[in-house]
Amino acid sequence: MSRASLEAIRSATPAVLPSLLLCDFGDLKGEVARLADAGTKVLHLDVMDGHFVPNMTYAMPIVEGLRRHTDMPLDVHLMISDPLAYAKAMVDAGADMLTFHVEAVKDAAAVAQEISDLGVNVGIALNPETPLALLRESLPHVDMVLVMSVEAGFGGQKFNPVALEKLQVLRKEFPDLLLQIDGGIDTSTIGPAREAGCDLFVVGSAIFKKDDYKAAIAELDDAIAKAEGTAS
Ligand SMILES: O=C(CO)[C@@H](O)[C@H](O)COP(=O)(O)O
Ligand SMILES: [Co+2]
Repeated sequence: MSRASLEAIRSATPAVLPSLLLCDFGDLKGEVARLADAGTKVLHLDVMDGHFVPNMTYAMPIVEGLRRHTDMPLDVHLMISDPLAYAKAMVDAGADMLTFHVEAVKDAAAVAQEISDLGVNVGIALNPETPLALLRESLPHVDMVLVMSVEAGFGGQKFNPVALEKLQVLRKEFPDLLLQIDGGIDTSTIGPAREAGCDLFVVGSAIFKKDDYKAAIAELDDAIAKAEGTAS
């Protein structure tokens, strides 16, 4: 799917993207089916290497396994020190969007262009402490900016409102840029993020800590609609 999936992602906005960090990995197929039934349009996959962040998750085999079980675009959040070393393998495994961290690389614009040349959509992520200025040069080379509202590495952390200021600045300057937020998103933080101009909302705990994913996602969608003034 890769490149073509950007339109699928855009047309799903505003969208809640479940983060599979906190799902039941003993029943991955069932989890994906439950999320699809709950109306999920895009999946967010957190790849951590135990080096760029002090946590480890999974890599290409899980992406490839998911690819065989769903047509949903796979949005892969690379929290790894050397994104270029694994970018092609991730594309081959079936990733549709590869997002790397600006803090991990020396020349973000060049990394973004190299990833884009692989025929996949590219996102660039920045942690709460990282200034927007650091990613300016790379913006012409990316399809999406991921504004972290927690320090990358773990689910279940508290939302940092500094992300809202960054979203507002980016939305004002780049009306067409796809904007994503990740970390501590729940029914109380998703509305302010939408008001700040965000398109894609990554959610871990506020879905996977609930028994009923459909109800959890519906509540998040309602909060977005309220923020837009379109709630019924
Ligand atoms: O990238 C990350 C964490 O580094 C995320 O995608 C989290 O998995 C989101 O989890 P919650 O903050 O919603 O619990
Ligand atoms: Co993430």
